Amino acid sequence: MTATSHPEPVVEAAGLHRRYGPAGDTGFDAVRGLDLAVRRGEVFALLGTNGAGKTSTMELIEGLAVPTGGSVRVLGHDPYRDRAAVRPRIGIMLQEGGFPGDLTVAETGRGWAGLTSGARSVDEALDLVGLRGRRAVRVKQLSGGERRRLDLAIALLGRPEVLFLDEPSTGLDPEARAAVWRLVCALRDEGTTVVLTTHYLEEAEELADRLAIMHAGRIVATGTVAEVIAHRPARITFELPERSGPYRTLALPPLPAAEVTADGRRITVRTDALQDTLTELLGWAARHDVRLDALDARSASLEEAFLAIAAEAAAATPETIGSTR
Ligand SMILES: Nc1ncnc2c1ncn2[C@@H]1O[C@H](COP(=O)(O)OP(=O)(O)OP(=O)(O)O)[C@@H](O)[C@H]1O
Repeated sequence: MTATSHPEPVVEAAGLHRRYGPAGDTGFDAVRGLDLAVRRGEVFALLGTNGAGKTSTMELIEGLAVPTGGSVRVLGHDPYRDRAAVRPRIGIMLQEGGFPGDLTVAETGRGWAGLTSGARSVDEALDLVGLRGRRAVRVKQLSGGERRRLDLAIALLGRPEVLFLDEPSTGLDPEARAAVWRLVCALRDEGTTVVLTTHYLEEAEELADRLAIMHAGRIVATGTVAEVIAHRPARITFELPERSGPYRTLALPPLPAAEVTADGRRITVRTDALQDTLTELLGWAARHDVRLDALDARSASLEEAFLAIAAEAAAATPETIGSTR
């Protein structure tokens, strides 16, 4: 099943607001008029700087908190007021599961399975996250990465139609992260809608059908990865030969619509017209018999787009502080 075969939104937010503390100057608006639509069967990633409001937004969508303004619908229901209708159909992996440390992995799973209608077997859920071999271990004895995987197993127990993952691979080693990515793809292929937050841009690049970048409680960019990075300058890097012998008077040609910076012999060219600039540069190199060492040409990455978008958003709202981790 693909996102395009079921295009109707399963998550819809309109003008969503969340305020912490009292109205007036002493309160804090963490979510400030957010519109969002997640389609059935897609993986949607919510990105943003620290404190951008991702978790605050996820909690509203998950029905764990009530908005101070605007509306949110999950599977056609208000997730806070109609939680009895929504909860059985969604799975939530919080940043901290907070399960009692003295219970074993299997006991924790059985406890949650008992509260979940139509639950998978505990062993099946543990298998999905590679934790079956740890079923007899107490939760407090699990590593941080294993705890994240237990959080995910619990979220998967009820075969959710919509799965919410708050930073699912934080603390996982590269192998476990790759396994979680494969699992998310497999769930999507079975028709599960996945909404996740992440600080790992390669995770969003790998998994997300569409994404939104938040800053200071608002969405500042949204679309597919290709749409978000479109119109961001591509980059060409290379090293020029020493300015000696035949290259004594070497100077780069004019490169229209490109910005050139030099760090010694290392040159970086940013351009909105990658093919034209590269053609110009390679023609010049061929005519002058110049070898461009370590030549690399690539479109903007999601990371570059994210950093640029976050910097633009921060410049537009200078009162907010956000790192671009
Ligand atoms: N209970 C609270 N009371 C007051 N302010 C809060 C509370 N919870 C969060 N905030 C503030 O709301 C803003 C958004 O926080 P939130 O946790 O939603 O951001 P985030 O994008 O998930 O951040 P991170 O990437 O660091 O997890 C932050 O400035 C945070 O300090």
